[in-house]
Amino acid sequence: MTQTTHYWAVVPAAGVGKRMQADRPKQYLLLAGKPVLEQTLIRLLSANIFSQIAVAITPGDPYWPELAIVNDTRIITAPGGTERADSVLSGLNALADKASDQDWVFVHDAARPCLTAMDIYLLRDELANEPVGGILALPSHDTLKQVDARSIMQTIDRNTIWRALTPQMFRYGLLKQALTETAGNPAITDEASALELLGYTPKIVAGRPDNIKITRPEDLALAAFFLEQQALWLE
Ligand SMILES: Nc1ccn([C@@H]2O[C@H](COP(=O)(O)OP(=O)(O)OP(=O)(O)O)[C@@H](O)[C@H]2O)c(=O)n1
Ligand SMILES: C[C@](O)(CO)[C@H](O)COP(=O)(O)O
Repeated sequence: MTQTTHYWAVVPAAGVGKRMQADRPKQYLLLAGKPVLEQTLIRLLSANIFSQIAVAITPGDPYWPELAIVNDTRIITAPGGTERADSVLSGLNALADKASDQDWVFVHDAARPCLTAMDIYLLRDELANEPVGGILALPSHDTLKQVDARSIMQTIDRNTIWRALTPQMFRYGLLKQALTETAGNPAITDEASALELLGYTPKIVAGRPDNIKITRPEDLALAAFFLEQQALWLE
């Protein structure tokens, strides 16, 4: 008898947004009339594949209870951690009583509100038969330079360099093991790097270039533009 595959999501949303230089964590800045985090959760829910979404928020976060979406029964919260990886592991632990090791978990940054359901389905379908999983990523269209103290050391073959995005989709048990074993390692800035450290080779799936991460002040206007553009073809 074939086992039903369940899909779960973890949304790390416990950052402070230092680089954004705003009066509140960037996931709570308004974007097209809603907080960034709410836009992101609306996108994830719109795919209609996740049994539950665990959002890692800072303990005592005063902004979270204000979101209109907090009462959606598909959403639970988990206490965020010191680093992004800690927050993700906390989200995984919050799903421990429901998720099976072979289930898929999508980890998606709260700060990436322009994700489309199409890219969620693309990642799901491209990796459906993979034993480990993989990530959405973007190829490099510019010439790439390796630099040391503002001096060019060499030009890197751009065909071997991709920029990691999220969601990153991995088997629940494997990801939980990898993040547990690599906890505290500052080199772990995404889920794939934890799997790589354990010797696995996650897959790359080319995603949409408008799936940007809101990091610096200028990114908010760009995200608003992308949401407007997406609304035109989603109509
Ligand atoms: N301890 C942390 C750090 C980050 N994040 C989340 O991880 C995502 C990507 O991290 P990043 O863009 O670096 O967000 P911040 O850490 O908030 O940004 P900064 O480095 O500028 O402070 C964000 O949705 C952020 O909320 C998290 O859940 N827990
Ligand atoms: C996970 C990620 O968005 C992939 O590009 C990125 O590593 C997050 O990095 P940050 O420094 O925590 O924003």
